[in-house]
Amino acid sequence: TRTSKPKRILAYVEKHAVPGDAESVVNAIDAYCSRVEWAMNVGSDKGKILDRVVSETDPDTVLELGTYCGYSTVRIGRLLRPEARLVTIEMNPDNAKIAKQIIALAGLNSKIEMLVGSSSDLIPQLKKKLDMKTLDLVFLDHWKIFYLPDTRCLEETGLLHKGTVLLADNVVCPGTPEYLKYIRNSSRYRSEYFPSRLEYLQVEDGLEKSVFLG
Ligand SMILES: O=C(NCCCCCn1ccnc1)c1cc(-c2ccc(F)cc2)cc(O)c1O
Ligand SMILES: [Mg+2]
Repeated sequence: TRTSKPKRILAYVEKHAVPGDAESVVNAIDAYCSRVEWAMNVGSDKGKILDRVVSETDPDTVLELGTYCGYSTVRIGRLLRPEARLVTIEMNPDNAKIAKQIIALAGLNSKIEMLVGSSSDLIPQLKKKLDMKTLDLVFLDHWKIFYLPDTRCLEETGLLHKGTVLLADNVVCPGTPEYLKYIRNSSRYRSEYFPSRLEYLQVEDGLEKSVFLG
């Protein structure tokens, strides 16, 4: 089929958002996915919790795992200071292409770098590739079974510092049992669960916020 869901989302955003206005891009995607077709964006209910965590953390460096169409990338990027940097990793090159256009339309190119590939391959390279000292905030929203191995990799590559915030989407639906078991039982993290709803639906979901204690 010629179009894909991400392409239809991009077309709707191009038609209804105001170029350079990140808020209007977020609202356009939510309007489309709540009225026309569901998509796995973090959405507005969990998005408000994400906004609060980003604002409270006020990060200089952010890593997002799982870009998809760039909804949460834009949602986070719109709250960052001009000198802050967000690196987002997407596995699917077609989605990455769409996300790049949505991020550009939001006017956030200067703060956001997209890497296309496997998180387990790219995370070890972050330190040197992007002169990433350490990460202030990590948003986990990619394959749910990768949350734990990638968190272990972040620990081992020295990308986490005392106070780094990990925020994980979908810890209830689809669920991330191994990640939750590890992070809630580890003395190296202080975790807190924020109950919410699965994007655009009345199904329970939530975000787990974990602060690395060093
Ligand atoms: O699978 C999800 N995301 C990962 C997508 C692939 C990431 C690829 N990648 C990127 C970087 N490295 C790997 C996801 C799924 C759902 C969901 C919920 C209910 C349901 F019935 C069906 C689906 C809701 C979400 O909010 C999600 O995030
Ligand atoms: Mg998600």
